[in-house]
Amino acid sequence: MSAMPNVTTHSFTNCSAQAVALAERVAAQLREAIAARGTAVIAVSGGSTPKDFFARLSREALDWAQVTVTLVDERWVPDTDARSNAKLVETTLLQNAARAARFVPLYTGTPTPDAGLAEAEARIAALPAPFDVVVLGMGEDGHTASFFPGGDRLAEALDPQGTAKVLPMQAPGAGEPRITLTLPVLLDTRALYLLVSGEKKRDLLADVRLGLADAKNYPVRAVVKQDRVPLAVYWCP
Ligand SMILES: O=C1O[C@H](COP(=O)(O)O)[C@@H](O)[C@H](O)[C@H]1O
Repeated sequence: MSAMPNVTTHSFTNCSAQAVALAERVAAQLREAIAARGTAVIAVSGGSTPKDFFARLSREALDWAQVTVTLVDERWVPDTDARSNAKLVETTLLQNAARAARFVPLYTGTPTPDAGLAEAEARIAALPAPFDVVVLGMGEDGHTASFFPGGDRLAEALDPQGTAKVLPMQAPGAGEPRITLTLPVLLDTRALYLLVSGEKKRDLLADVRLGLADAKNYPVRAVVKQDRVPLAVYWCP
């Protein structure tokens, strides 16, 4: 991937090494946050990619009782559902030493994200800002968080001046209805990571960074082409 001033890329020859390196980096930042302010807040992605990273991070020695974990987005399903991002976090990250952390989910149990929006917004508004760490993922369609191509509220979610912290999202490629933190909230962080694997995602990111025409429709562009906070991409094959 080519160089852009706001983006650094860390490439690894295998995904275990990627998970270890990111877990060590994030743990150090959580420790620094606790030392400086007494608490730390981290927002993480779901999907399949972060599993190994979560497992490694859960074993890091730090004062997890002072850490709040939340999600960058959620599929609107109960946390017993295999597709639930909360379920992933609960079963992989909130284990071992990290069992002591506080978890703030986005799913509220209402039938729709619209019905749960006020509660989810209140939960995020109650967290300290800026976040200490945000770890994003990315789909092969160029979505990040639940910023999906063709999303019904995509423009609103990506509006740098938008005031909503959380928005519902529906899109053809999203499966179930979603809820997502908005771009201004995700960029209001001391450290921002994009955890990705595979050649297709690497090539997609390269297209975004080169500004190729097709890449204009990839929502991940909003976190790559911004100058609010440096982005560190962690990539493995
Ligand atoms: O649906 C989602 O997908 C993305 C990417 O997931 P992956 O399985 O390709 O790693 C994820 O970042 C997001 O949190 C999730 O809701």
